[in-house]
Amino acid sequence: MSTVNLSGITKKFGSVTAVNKLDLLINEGEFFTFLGPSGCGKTTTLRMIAGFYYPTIGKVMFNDKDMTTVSPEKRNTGMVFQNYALFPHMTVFENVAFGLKVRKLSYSEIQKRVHDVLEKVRLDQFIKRQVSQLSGGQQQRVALARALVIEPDILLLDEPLSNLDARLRDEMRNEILRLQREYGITTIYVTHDQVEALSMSDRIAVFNTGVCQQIGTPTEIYNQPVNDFVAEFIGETTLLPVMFEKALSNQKLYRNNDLDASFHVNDSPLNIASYEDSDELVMSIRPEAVQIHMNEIQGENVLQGEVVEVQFTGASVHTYIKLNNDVIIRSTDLNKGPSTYLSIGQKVYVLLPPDQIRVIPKARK
Ligand SMILES: Nc1ncnc2c1ncn2[C@@H]1O[C@H](COP(=O)(O)OP(=O)(O)OP(=O)(O)O)[C@@H](O)[C@H]1O
Repeated sequence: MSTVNLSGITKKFGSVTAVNKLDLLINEGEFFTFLGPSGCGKTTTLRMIAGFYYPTIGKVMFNDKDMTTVSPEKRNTGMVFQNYALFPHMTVFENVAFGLKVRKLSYSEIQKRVHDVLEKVRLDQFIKRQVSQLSGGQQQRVALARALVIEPDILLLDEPLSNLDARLRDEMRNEILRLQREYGITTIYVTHDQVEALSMSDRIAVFNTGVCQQIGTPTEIYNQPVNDFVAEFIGETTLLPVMFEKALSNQKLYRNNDLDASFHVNDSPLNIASYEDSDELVMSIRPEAVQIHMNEIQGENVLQGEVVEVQFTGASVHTYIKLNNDVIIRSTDLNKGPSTYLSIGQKVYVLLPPDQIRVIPKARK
């Protein structure tokens, strides 16, 4: 087990800056995820940790050892690639044993370790099978076994589930978590899938165009996004540009011109900063916080609208409501709530609870 400390990491490919001034400390035994859209620098960062790339500027440390320019085979990391990178015509045993043979372990030690790890990933009955004759999920397990068998200090997983169908992804998600907990191994996981990131990670780093936007636990990232990019990338949200209007006793008032309305926003620990002078502000409201009422209600933050779309998804119902000036807001309700009975064209009242609105700055470009 090991900590991973990246300090001041920049990686350039010619004129492209793939990763820009990244500082990151990953704790021992932590499940840490790099999340972001395609091309944002996740894989490049992972590869610098594995040693396949060296940073242009900055330092990579494992515990207190400087690994910045140490070659990959001397880092004791286990890596699982998106396409698994297995040897298709070799057996499961030969694939998993490969790294141990390179390390020149005795045959009896290799046999023991391969059997043990295949039992852990529940593939022991396939030990003699050629990899090309396995299903996608089984191949994924071989790739995991091959990474774990060398007893790495750090496990690196690059979009390991992206080639699997939805049901198998769920199953393998649980499988990876179970193994990670059993081995207690520091794990770095790359994905562009927010559900995977939220459900698996101890902490997440959200990347955009080579810059780390926010580091936090899944609940911190979801409930306290630092800017509009993070709010929109993690989960669903409606974003409305606002301007600070005035401070009240425990609230602030923000104005949105499209809706020709002012919104009361609670001063709460979740509204982590107070923005008064910036004109680059947005308010973010999650669909599960948007309340729909069929009859007029009194109070703050109530808007009139018309239902334009109702989508039933089983456990929940998504309703899209058109407000002033064609602004659309989304509401998500459990399949028992009021939106279950709404139909397109219906006039409704929408309430945005003041304690559920986050006011955040726009991400710097
Ligand atoms: N070997 C390379 N040579 C030149 N440019 C590269 C190289 N590798 C990555 N890049 C560029 O660096 C940027 C970051 O790429 P990277 O692969 O790290 O992104 P990513 O977030 O992992 O994306 P994806 O999810 O699509 O794999 C991209 O603009 C990419 O085109």
